[in-house]
Amino acid sequence: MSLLSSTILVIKTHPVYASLVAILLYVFVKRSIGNRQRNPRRLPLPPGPKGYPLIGSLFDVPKEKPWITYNEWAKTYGDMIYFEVLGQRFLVLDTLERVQDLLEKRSANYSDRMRMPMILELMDWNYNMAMVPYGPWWRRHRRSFNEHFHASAVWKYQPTQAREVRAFLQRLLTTPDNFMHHIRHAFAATIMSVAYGIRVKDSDDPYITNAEEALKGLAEAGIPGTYMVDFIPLLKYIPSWFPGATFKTEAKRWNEINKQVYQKPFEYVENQMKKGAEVPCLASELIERLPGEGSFSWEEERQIAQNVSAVSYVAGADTTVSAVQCFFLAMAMYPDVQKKAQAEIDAVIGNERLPEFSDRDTLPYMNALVKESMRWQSIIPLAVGHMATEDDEYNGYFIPKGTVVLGNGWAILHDPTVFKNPLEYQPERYLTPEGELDPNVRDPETGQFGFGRRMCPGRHLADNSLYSIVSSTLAVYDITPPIDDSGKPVELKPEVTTGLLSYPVPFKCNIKPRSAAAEALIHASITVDS
Ligand code: HEM
Repeated sequence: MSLLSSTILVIKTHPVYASLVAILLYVFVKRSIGNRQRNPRRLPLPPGPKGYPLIGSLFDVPKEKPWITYNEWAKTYGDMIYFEVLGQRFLVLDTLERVQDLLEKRSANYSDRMRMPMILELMDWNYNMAMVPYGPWWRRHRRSFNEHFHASAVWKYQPTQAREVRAFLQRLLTTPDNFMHHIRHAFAATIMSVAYGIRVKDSDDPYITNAEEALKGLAEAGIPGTYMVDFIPLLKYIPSWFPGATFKTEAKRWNEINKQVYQKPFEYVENQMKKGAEVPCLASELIERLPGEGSFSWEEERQIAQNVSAVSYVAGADTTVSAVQCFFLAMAMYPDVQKKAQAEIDAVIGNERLPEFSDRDTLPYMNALVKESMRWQSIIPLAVGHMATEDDEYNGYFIPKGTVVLGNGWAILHDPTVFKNPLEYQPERYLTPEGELDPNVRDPETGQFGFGRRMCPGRHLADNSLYSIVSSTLAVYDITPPIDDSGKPVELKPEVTTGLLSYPVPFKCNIKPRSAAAEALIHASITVDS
């Protein structure tokens, strides 16, 4: 039987598949006609791989570390690369100039998000404003979030950050080999305390386990192309028993976990407050400001308060973890950098106390090291896609509405014309010959935290966290590569994982107190309420 006749047979006997084929064809034809009508000047689309009808560049799009491949493609197509996958349009911007022109100067048009029915409608990630479409609902979340995390608001979290860093130093002393886990725990504990005033358990804490499980689901489903339903939204209506519809069962499980993540801790704070207990945290501040329970806006405002509290965890915990893991890797690979940073701490602070937030301005090398830890391995290398709300024309090209624009943050922070030897970890690149921070060097904030109106609103908290953990760790610990069987240091390599978020591939290193005095300082630094 020929391919054509067997296809016809399948279509005849499986009406659902027939409908799918029909829908795909309808979408394809409608979009082609629409494009022509909306592009009267017949401007070309930006260059990029051509792909095939219907499926587009499905087979060209890299599954592994796409940011590197896009950067390679830029050598052929230029710094704007356009392609389609199953009807979804993508535009990758590979330089800061393009990102600024579109995502920043034209941010009114480039601040929407791709509709991903799997995540938003089936898995219930609607509470995460990072995924919410651009519009009044997103704006209300963003305003509320900013109020608690803008540059001059985050000082109020410093005591919590310092407390969790000290607990982290303690854990390193007891089980240094578990440092990857301790880093993750330190951030989970900090954010749960900031958001809900909850002190989590050292291990198997149900709040953390749920959130981590939910984030696993997001990492899997968050990559466009993983689930067909994102390209054919009507698929969300097929029943879960239907052959091939396992995504419905998976989505249901993640949906239930997600509800636990955003409802449970918030309800805990509400209940504590009803009992008259004080729970100083973000959620209680938001609850206190809610209108009366009988008022018409109460339900919506409560929803926003619940979402904003939860998003600080789901968007904030994992990201900073990756930056700190990169820092440990860098220290084990670059001993001279580590020694210089420690020498600065010893000279400025001495060795009888840990660095404080108030010391920060007196530690230029440490600040340079924090910046380099942010830049060296990108954490969200392609940020989160910004979708064009309307058709646009730029530089002689037509950019159709619905195009998902990806700013290649990795390329921006590894541009060899801006960062010499970009793959090397060199804090010196941010310093003047006199050893002061050089304001003319591109700040890794540009590229690492996304762009325009969607730029990460948690970046000030992240920056404080990173400074606190990095400076305190270096004050009391030496980080060195592991030793192999023949007694030689193992050569470490900066390997990272792929995905929306990128982490260093798990690695080992030796972590030892710098001296007996440093060990005593670690013990002494634990405060009474820790
Ligand atoms: C090193 C740590 C962090 C990195 C690298 C990072 C990076 C990013 C990036 C790339 C985006 C997408 C921006 C865009 O769409 O252009 C983003 C969004 C976001 N981040 Fe962060 N982030 C970090 C830490 C945090 C923290 C600690 C919080 C919360 C306390 C947070 C909260 C958010 C939120 C709420 C959004 C969604 C913004 C929106 O869509 O309007 N992030 N972040």
